[in-house]
Amino acid sequence: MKDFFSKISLGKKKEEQQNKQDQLKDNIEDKELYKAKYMERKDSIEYKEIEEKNSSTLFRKLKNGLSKTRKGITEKVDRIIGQYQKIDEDLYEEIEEVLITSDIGMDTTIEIIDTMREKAHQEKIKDPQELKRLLKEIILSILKDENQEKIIETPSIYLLIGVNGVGKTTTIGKLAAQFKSQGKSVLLAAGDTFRAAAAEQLSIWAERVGVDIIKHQQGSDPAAVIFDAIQAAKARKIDVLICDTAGRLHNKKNLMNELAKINRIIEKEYAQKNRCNLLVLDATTGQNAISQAKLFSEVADINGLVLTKLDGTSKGGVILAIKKQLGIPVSYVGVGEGIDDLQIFDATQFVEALFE
Ligand SMILES: Nc1nc2c(ncn2[C@@H]2O[C@H](COP(=O)(O)OP(=O)(O)OP(=O)(O)O)[C@@H](O)[C@H]2O)c(=O)[nH]1
Repeated sequence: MKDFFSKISLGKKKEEQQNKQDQLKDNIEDKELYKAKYMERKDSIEYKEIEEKNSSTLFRKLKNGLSKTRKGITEKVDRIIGQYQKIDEDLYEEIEEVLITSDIGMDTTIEIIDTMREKAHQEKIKDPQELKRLLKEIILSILKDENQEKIIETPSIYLLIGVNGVGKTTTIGKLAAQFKSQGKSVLLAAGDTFRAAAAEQLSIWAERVGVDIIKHQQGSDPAAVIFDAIQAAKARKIDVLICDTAGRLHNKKNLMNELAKINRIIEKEYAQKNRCNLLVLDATTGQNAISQAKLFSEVADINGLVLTKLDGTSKGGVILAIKKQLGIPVSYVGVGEGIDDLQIFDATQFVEALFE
């Protein structure tokens, strides 16, 4: 009898193992199939239709996410312009006030208004409604970044930097989901060993997205986590490794040392790989985000910014101040808490969504 039950349990185990192997095989086949389909169909009408549908969904999400900022900037400017029959200094002053109160910042606002005045003069514009078109053009020229268009390949290693609470963990989860949906293999590294719940939160995201995570105990050396994660990424031939870091700005020297050590390890262990340091900033913190960006760029090379929680603020104009004052390209914008609410920043789409 005992023999009979142990045979059944052995059979079950075998079946479970087989199922797991089949599942793994399916995943690999799915991924390969996806890649093949993606490459094959890139020029087909069907593929283009799917792409169009996706981009209109993305645009709608962006537009929804920017609705507070649109109310705070464009709709206010619209109302003001509607009250004027001709362009005069009072009109410029009123527009200036709107821009300043939406966190675009004094210097950037003055520059925008000066350019607007100059362009209106050059183009001999008389109709106040035309100023809206000029504002749109000027904002686009500030946000457009030639460097950004040159980024064609996905970096193999991302280091996410930023203070606690700005949305780093969520951004890592969203990024992982995006890369995974493109058929890339992803690994996460819990480099924030300082805060107790950081690795736990990241593990929840890893599970949600269905990717692996490398983590150590709280208080351990973050550089050691990154080292182990790189070794695992090499062994498993991972396409994208995304690393979290602790954002202790109050201790600038420690932060600088920690990031420098992590950088040394990446340079040594992952030298041939394409890398990207992303600074995550919370748009709802307005001018505070700018001071954070200034401080972080003193301690690390920042390749791009992620501006989160744009959906939660009417002061999304801070994106202009950041771009103008820091010159660092905005790589991604967060327009919601959902897994697919992180978008690659596209200046033209952003401005269209703001002015539509
Ligand atoms: N509305 C909105 N909420 C966001 C966005 N990005 C992140 N959040 C929320 O912001 C909060 C903080 O996000 P986390 O990812 O935990 O922030 P963190 O920087 O990792 O912070 P710590 O984990 O405390 O270090 C969470 O409630 C997120 O859901 C966004 O784009 N829009």
